[in-house]
Amino acid sequence: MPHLLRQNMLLPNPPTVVMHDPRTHLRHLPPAYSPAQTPLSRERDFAPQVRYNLESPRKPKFRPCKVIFVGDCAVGKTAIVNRFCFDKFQSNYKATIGVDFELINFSILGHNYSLEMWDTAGQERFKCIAGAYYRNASVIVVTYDMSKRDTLESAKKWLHSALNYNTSQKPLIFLVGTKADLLTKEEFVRMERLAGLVAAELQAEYWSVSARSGFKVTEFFQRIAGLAFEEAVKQELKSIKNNPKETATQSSVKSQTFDLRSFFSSRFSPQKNGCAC
Ligand SMILES: Nc1nc2c(ncn2[C@@H]2O[C@H](COP(=O)(O)OP(=O)(O)OP(=O)(O)O)[C@@H](O)[C@H]2O)c(=O)[nH]1
Repeated sequence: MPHLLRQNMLLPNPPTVVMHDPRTHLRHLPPAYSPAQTPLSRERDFAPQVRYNLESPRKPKFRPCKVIFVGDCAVGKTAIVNRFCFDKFQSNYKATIGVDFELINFSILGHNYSLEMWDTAGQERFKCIAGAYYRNASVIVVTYDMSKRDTLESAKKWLHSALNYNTSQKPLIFLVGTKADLLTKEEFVRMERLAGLVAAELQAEYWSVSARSGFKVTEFFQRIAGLAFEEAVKQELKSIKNNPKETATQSSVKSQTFDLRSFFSSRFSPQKNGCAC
């Protein structure tokens, strides 16, 4: 997959880099799903001070942005990550054991920027270890299944648990409805209306997507990357203002390299088929 790097902790693949992939090469802030409704940014493009800062000769290095996907089991968290990262869709349900992890490299306004995607398990039996991978999230994606209304009702609970581990910073929050392909037009409109109310309550930006058809998946990930990048630049500007001697290089952090797969496999026996939550 061009310009995308799969971060498999046991068997890392060598990165393949192709410049100017339109999916990961961003020059403008991608628009919100519903620009009239988003609480995250009313700007139509990157803020002028962000562009100005990036034009300076100093090349800031940004730490990878941690994005966590939470939501009931089998709502389609893994499916949307796989659709974007590998352009593939699997109709067989295979429960996530603990957590899966992918790293995606973007080029935004000429700067490298990565999203760490933490696709967490929705099954009840993994909840006790949630804190291990919810912490320090810059973006929380609360996912629900548009064809199952009860999964929308759980959204508040999932966000609450994720925020409990992220009290020191204010993450960007998205509410995402999946499996849009399973609904009739009328059902789709009805569900979006309901979900819009929940999103407003959660202070989240709302998106409807389908991993099966690919509907709005690319636009959604581009939006996450664009907004998170802008936030990272603003944070950097703030820290330079507060602490002029500190350089961007000092504040950059290398991506995490601990072996999550063996951590989980040593604690949980894999349960492959069927949703046990
Ligand atoms: N029709 C349709 N099915 C989907 C879509 N996305 C996911 N599915 C199916 O829904 C099931 C669950 O998808 P997953 O992505 O594994 O769900 P998950 O939220 O990661 O589940 P956990 O790992 O248990 O938390 C699978 O059978 C997928 O094929 C979609 O957009 N459309």
